[in-house]
Amino acid sequence: MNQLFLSAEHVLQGGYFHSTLRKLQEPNTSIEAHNIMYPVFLLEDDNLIQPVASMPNVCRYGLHPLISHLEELVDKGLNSILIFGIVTALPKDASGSSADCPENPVLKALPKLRAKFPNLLIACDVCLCPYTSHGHCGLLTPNGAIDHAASVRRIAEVALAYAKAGAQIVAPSDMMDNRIKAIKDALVSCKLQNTVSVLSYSCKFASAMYGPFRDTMKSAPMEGDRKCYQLPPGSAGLAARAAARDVAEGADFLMVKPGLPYLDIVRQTKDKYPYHPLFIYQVSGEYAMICRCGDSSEVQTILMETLTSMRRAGADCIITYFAPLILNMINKKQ
Ligand SMILES: NCc1[nH]cc(CCC(=O)O)c1CC(=O)O
Ligand SMILES: [Zn+2]
Ligand SMILES: [Zn+2]
Repeated sequence: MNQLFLSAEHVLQGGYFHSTLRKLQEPNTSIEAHNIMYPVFLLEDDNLIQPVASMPNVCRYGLHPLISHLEELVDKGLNSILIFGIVTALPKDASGSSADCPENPVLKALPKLRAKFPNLLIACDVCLCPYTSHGHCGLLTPNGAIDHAASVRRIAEVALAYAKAGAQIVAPSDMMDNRIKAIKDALVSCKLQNTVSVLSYSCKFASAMYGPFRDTMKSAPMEGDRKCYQLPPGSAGLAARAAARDVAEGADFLMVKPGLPYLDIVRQTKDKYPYHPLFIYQVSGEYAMICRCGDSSEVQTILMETLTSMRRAGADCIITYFAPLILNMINKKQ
């Protein structure tokens, strides 16, 4: 007998033949402006603009060209940025003193950016690696190990300086244990706890995908690597414990970084902490890879599918160098 049996209860296609039906089948995966945070590299020289060789269409900006760049994006709906300071003229030393000296580009820019863009949400990356002579994210003991207590004190000091200068989110990416509590305590001591939030890079892995970023920031460690503080890529367990610890210490938001290779960590973190908005960082290496995926229309389709997968895995906000392109795509769709 050659008869084909159609089984009504097994037909799925009846549920997604129309684009509106397909939207209903993809809950919580839409990409809107508030789901995107744009990382920007800020130079000391107010008038300089420099392309980043390893990242097509990404530049490092001094304050004035940054303002022009952001004006256009804010007009297109940009909601939030994450600032990384870069120094070349200011000295790098063992304690990263340029991270919060009065001439630090981030500290100088914050009041101006806040005044210029009153509705833009401004986050600052907090770390010592762009400012230390050894290039590590914390401070070192004389024998080259991480000095835990001194590192946490210093990170909290720098976070507080950015908060006082106008950062609305401080985002420590250093991965020193207990920094979230130290930062929260510092904010409380200056009555800033209700106007500044803490975005913890809680699940940040020791990834090979930070390469283009380290070139850009000139922040690669002079000696050794970051495997004693960034998480081992295979460890879902440490990621769970780090998230739990940061929640207990008062983190407002959690993060998984890099993005695409760690979507299982996004899902486990969201399932465990559904009430903490979860960020995902599509890092520089992911950006460079997607840029090479084909012509501009292929890149856009692949990018959207990738962003959708991040939302589906449980990410609420995606930190991405593609923000300008995404805003164009969102605006065209409407
Ligand atoms: N504090 C270091 C830091 N802050 C942001 C990134 C990576 C961002 C990217 O690759 O886009 C890194 C990684 C690192 O060098 O260890
Ligand atoms: Zn660092
Ligand atoms: Zn950092």
